[in-house]
Amino acid sequence: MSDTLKIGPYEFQSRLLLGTGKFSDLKIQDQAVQASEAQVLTFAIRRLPIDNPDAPNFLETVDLKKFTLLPNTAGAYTVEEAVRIARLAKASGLCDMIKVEVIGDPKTLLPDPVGTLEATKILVEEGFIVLPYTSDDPILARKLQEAGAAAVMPGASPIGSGQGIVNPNNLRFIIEEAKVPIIVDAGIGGPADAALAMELGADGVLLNTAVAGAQDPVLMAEAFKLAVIAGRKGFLAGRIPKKRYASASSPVEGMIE
Ligand SMILES: CC(=O)[C@@H](O)[C@H](O)COP(=O)(O)O
Repeated sequence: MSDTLKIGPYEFQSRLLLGTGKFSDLKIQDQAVQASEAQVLTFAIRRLPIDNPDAPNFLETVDLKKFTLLPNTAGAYTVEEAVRIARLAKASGLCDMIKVEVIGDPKTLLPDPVGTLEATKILVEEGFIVLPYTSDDPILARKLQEAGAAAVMPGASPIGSGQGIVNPNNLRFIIEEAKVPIIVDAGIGGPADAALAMELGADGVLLNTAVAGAQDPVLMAEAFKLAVIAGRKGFLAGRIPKKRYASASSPVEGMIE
């Protein structure tokens, strides 16, 4: 039975999405991407060296037939900036999906909830396939879906913090209500965090720092690939409920006295 991740018209075998912002060099990034078996790569439109065609450019190292690009509006602090960057991304013809990021605060890099919702509404109206990066607020996640988001991307914890999932309960509420894929994005520290997100029922995980900043990014990318697969299988298999007390592994009925 196929178990694919469907976002708008797109369908993916892999539920691990990889960010490309923080790799020390493009060769390591390329190897890590291969090891992760991710099919979706996100990148900041603002970081493309548009004004310097000779500068190293990650797009040149990516086999565009093999990967789906998910441009993002990283660096935007206002709705206007995010919308402008999204239009630029669409005009480049790279992809009609856009990861909307409207940051509300430079210290925590937490999203501006009002701006994120507004930018999502505008871009959906303009025909974009919108994936908003949002806080782990269940009400906001619902409103983003109502606004037409193709997937919702709640943060596990602040971007680059590696704190993992700080509020699993909120993620659970979001996932329970979701009618579009929920992709846990930002703050993932290690493979166990990704597995937990998937066990909670998330449809996917997006991360960057945990792989790019690892001592061995390529090995870590493979570890995340396996963690996401394990978490997904664990979710589908249905875990046992937690109990307060022990229950013996060997039933006592029928035992020889
Ligand atoms: C919202 C955002 O920018 C994230 O997608 C980021 O790229 C990944 O977060 P981590 O670096 O914490 O994995």
